[in-house]
Amino acid sequence: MVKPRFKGKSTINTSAASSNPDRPKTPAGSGNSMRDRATVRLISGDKCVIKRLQYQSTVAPGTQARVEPNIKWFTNTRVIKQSSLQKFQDEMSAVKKDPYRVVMKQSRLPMSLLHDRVKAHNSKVHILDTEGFETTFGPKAQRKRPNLMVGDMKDLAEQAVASGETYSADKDRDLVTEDDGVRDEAREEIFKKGQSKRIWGELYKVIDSSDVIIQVLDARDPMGTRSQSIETYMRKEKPWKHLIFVLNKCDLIPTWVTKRWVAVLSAEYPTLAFHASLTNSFGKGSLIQLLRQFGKLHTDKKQISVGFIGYPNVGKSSVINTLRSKKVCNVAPLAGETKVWQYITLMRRIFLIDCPGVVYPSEDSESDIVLKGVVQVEKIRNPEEHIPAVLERAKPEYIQKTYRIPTWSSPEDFLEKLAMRMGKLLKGGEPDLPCVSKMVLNDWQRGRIPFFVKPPGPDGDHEGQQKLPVEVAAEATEQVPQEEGATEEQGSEEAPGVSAEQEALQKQLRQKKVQVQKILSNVRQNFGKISVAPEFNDEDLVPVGAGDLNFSDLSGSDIVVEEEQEDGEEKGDGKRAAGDGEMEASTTTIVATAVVQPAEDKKSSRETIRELDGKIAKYKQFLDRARLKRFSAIRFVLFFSVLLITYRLSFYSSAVTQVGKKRKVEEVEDPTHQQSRLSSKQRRAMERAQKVKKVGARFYETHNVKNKNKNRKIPTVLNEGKKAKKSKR
Ligand SMILES: Nc1nc2c(ncn2[C@@H]2O[C@H](COP(=O)(O)OP(=O)(O)OP(=O)(O)O)[C@@H](O)[C@H]2O)c(=O)[nH]1
Repeated sequence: MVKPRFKGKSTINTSAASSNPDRPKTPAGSGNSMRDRATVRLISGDKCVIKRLQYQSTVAPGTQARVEPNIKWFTNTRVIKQSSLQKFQDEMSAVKKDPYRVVMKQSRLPMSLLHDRVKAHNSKVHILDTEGFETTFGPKAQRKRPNLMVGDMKDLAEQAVASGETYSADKDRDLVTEDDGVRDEAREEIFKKGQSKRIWGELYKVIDSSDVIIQVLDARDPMGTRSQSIETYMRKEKPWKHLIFVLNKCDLIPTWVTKRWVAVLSAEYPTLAFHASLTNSFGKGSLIQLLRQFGKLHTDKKQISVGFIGYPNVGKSSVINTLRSKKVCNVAPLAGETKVWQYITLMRRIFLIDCPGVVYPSEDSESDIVLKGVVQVEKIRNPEEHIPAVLERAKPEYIQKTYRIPTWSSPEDFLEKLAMRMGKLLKGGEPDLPCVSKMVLNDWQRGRIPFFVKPPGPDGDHEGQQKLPVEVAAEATEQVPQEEGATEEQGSEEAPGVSAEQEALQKQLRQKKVQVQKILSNVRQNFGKISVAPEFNDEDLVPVGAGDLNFSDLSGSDIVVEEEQEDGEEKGDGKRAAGDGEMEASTTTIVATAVVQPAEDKKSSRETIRELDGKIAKYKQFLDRARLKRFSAIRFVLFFSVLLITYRLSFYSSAVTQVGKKRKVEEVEDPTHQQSRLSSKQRRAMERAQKVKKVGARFYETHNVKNKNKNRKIPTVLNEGKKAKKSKR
C-alpha cells in the first residue's frame, strides 16, 4: 500500500544553514559540533540587546543634516580674479589643442576650474528655478519647446527642398522595402578580426600603461590604417600622453610620397618615417633619439613606457625588433601574430609595449579588409572575389611586370592566364583559380605588387608650402620666448593675487612646453636614405606637380646637416658595416655635388636631378643586394666609385647645356668624347670596372669546408721563404 504524501506547506525548515536549528545532523564523530537551538537563537538576536554606539547614531528620518558653517572650512584656499581665470582658461585650451605642447603634472592644477561648464549646467539643471514643473512638463504645460531649426515657414520650405535634393535612398536606414527574399549574406567571422572585445581590452591596457603612444601606420595607405576614434579618445581622455605617428614600410613607396605624407600627417601629430628591418633600417636613430628625449622630460619617473598601437600587420612588432636590433617580438606576414600585449626593455629607462593589431570601426568592404592585410589569405573562402579590387588599385604596368601577363580582358581572364603560365591546373587542364588568387593576394599583402595611396595633391597643399614638423617645431620654438615674455608681463599686471607657488608652477609648465618643442625640432630625417625596394616607373618616381619642387627642397645646408646627423646616429649604434658607411658617404657626395650646381636653367637641372635620384635609388638597391651576397668590400667600393664618376659625368654633361647646345649634342652622341675629357686615372678606373665580368662570392671564404686550406693559394713570397729554410737544412 502506498503511503499518501503530505501535500500541505511543511513547517520544517529544510535549509542546511548553520542558523537553522532544524538542519540535518552531522554524523557523530565527524569532528563538527553543531550549535544547539539555544545558541542559534542567542546569535540570531532573539535574546540579544543590541544598541547603536554613540558615533553610529543617525538623525531622525526627515531631518536635514547640515555642515557646521565654520570659517575653518575656508582656510587654506586661494582666490583668483575672474579675468585671471579667463586668461588661464584661454591659454590652457590653446595648449590642449596643440599636439606639439603638453601640460605636465595636471593633477597639481585646478583642472575642474578650467572646464567651463556654466552653460550646460544652466540649461539643464535650472529649468525648474525659472519655470515651475506644472507649466513646464505637466498636462497643462505652457512652455513652448520648438525643436525646428527654422524661423518661419519659408525657411522650413527651403530646408525641406535642400534636404530632398541631398536625399539618398541607400543611406536611409528607415526606408521600408519589399522583401524579395534576397538578403546580404552575413559576414564571415574572419572579417571581424581585430575587433573583438578582448583585443580592444588589450589596446586600452596598452594606452593606460604608456606615457608615449606610437600609432604605426602603413605608408602605402596611411589614412586607411589610421584611427581617428582613438585619436579623439586620446585627446579627450588622456591629453597628457604624447601621441606620435610612425609611417612604417617606407621602403615600399617612392620617397616623394613618404615626404609628402610625413608633411601632411605632421600637421596633426609629430610623424616619423620608418623602415623596419634588422639589416637596413631607416628612422631608427631618429625614433630612439625622440624616445630618449621624452625619457628626459619625465625625470620624475623611474622609467617611461612607449606603447605601439595600430592596424594588424602594419609592422608594430617589426619596429620594436628594429629598435632592439634583434628579434624580441614574433613577426609574420600574417595578421594577428601578436596575441597579447608584451613588455620589452629598450633601455634602462625606456620600456616598449607591443599591442595586438586593432581594427577600428569603419565602412570598409570585405575586399578593403583583405587588401589591408587584416585577414589571412589561407582562410578566405572565395579569394577570386577580391582580385578585381587588386586589379583596380594596382597600375596595370606593375601587374604586367610582376606576373608577365601582357593583357587581360577581365579579372577571370587574368586569373586564367596566370594559372596557365604558372602551371596551376586542376584535373582536365582546368585553371586552379582559387590557388592563383591566393597567390596574388599574398603578393599584395607582402608588398610585392607596387602600390601606394597618393597623398593629398599639390592643389590642396603645395609641397613648397607644406611645413615639415621640423619647421613647425622650429618656428614654435622661436615664438615661445616672445610668448613667454608677454605672458609674464601680462601675468604680473593682471593677476597680482596669484601666489608665488602658482607662478612657479606655471613657469615650470612653460619650461616643459619649450622642452617638448625643442625635442621635436631636434629630430630630422633625410628621406633620401630610404632604400626603396619596388621598381616604380618614372611617372610614380616624380611627384605629382613636380613643378612645385624647388631646388631648395633638395639642396641646402639642411640636407647636409640631416645626413651628418643620421650618419652619426647610425655610427653611434656601432652596428654598421664599414662598406655600408663608405656607400653612404658616396651618396652624400652625390647629393652635395648636385647642390653645388648653378640653377640657371632650372628646368634642365631639375630633370637631371630627378634622373640622378632615380638612378641612385636603383644602384643603391643593387648594392644592397650585393651586400647580402657578400661581395668583397674592395670591389664594392670600386664599383660605386666608378658609378659615382659616371654620374658626375652625366651631371656635368647636362650642366654644360647652358654653355652651348652644340657641344652637349656632341657629348651625348659621342661617348668617346666624354672619355677623352676624363683624367687618365678616372679612365683607368672605368676600364678596370669594365673588365670585371664576374663578380661573385668566394665560396671558400664563406663556407666552412674541409679542403678549404688545400685550395687556398699561399702567397709566393711566403713559399719562397719556406723553400729557403728547407734548403738551409
Ligand atoms: N617591406 C617592409 N615590410 C615590413 C616592414 N615592417 C614590417 N614589415 C613586414 O610586415 C609584416 C607584418 O609585420 P609585423 O611586425 O608582424 O606586424 P604587426 O603590426 O606586429 O602585426 P600584428 O601582430 O598582426 O599586430 C611582416 O611580414 C614584416 O616583415 C617594413 O618597414 N618594410
